Amino acid sequence: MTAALEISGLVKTYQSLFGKPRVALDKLDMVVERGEIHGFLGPNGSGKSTALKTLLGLLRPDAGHMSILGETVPRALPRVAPRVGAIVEAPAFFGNFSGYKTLSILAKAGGVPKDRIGIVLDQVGLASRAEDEIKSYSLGMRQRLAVASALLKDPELLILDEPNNGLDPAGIREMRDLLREQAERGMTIVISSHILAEIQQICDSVTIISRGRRVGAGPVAQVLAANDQGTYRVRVDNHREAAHILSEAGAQVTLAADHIIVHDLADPAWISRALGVNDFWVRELSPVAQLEDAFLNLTGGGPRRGQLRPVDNSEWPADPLPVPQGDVIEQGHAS
Ligand SMILES: Nc1ncnc2c1ncn2[C@@H]1O[C@H](COP(=O)(O)OP(=O)(O)OP(=O)(O)O)[C@@H](O)[C@H]1O
Repeated sequence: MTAALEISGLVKTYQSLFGKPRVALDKLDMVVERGEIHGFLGPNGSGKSTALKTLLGLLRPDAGHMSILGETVPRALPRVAPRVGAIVEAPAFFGNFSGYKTLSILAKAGGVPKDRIGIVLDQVGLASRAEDEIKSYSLGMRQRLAVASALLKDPELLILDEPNNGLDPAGIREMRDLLREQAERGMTIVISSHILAEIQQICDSVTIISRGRRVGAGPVAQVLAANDQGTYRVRVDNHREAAHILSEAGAQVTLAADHIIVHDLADPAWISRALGVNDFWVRELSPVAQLEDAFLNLTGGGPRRGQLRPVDNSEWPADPLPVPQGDVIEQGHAS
């Protein structure tokens, strides 16, 4: 069977009247197999929206080949569009219309049977607010309404640009469940997102781009393994002082709320030894394979040696640990 989505050698340059032309896509390649949830990742300005808009016929490419569900686009877009649901830019809704009315108008325009409206409202958890005016909706509810509009056609391929924007943690979990349910029914889903931990949880595979080019792709586990950064989570009593000791000894250390992350280490036994000689007992020492590390590694925005940075949503320590002076322990030496 053909891939759900295939892009090869895609080039898009934005022309400018005054400045220099801007190359947004520089021979981009991307493949999404059917039935996958696929994460489309890249730093700000790397070309994700441009790629999705070009794929959906909203921008004209300069070169390259694209196909959706086995059909070459943009030529076959009129035929393939009814099988694709997409939100590429936050849709503007009329605040005075209800969610139900909005979806009815969209359903009518798209020739979608009316009974789909109730189904998608249920799926996105908006059934109880369907008759309320959209201006009373939170940002997260508007986001869910947008997803509902993309689901109206019961598409084979769903493309969502930043679907978790504006959602609180409960909303993110609901969105995750919703997308998983759709994928289990056989829908292929492409999500562009900056929330890497979320992508790591939900996606089967990823494409990572930087400056308009693919820099990494494949099943999530494979991308993680290929970019293993020798990162370990350490739990000890008095982790702040322990972090000092490891930092003084030359390790790259990040202090989180209740644990320490040590980066770029060849042999984790070094941690136990360094802490053991200072009478610290390690309660947990586990490898951390983070998509964030792979992402930063591949897109060139990784942490610099000796630099401390916060992880997860933890805050900067009140009095940041000193950056180790001199050379940080090299991978091969820290053993
Ligand atoms: N209409 C435009 N005219 C000129 N340059 C543009 C235009 N739209 C985007 N660009 C430029 O093209 C490049 C890619 O932008 P794009 O919006 O596709 O990136 P992105 O990965 O979607 O970014 P973000 O994550 O911030 O949404 C950027 O350098 C951007 O400044």
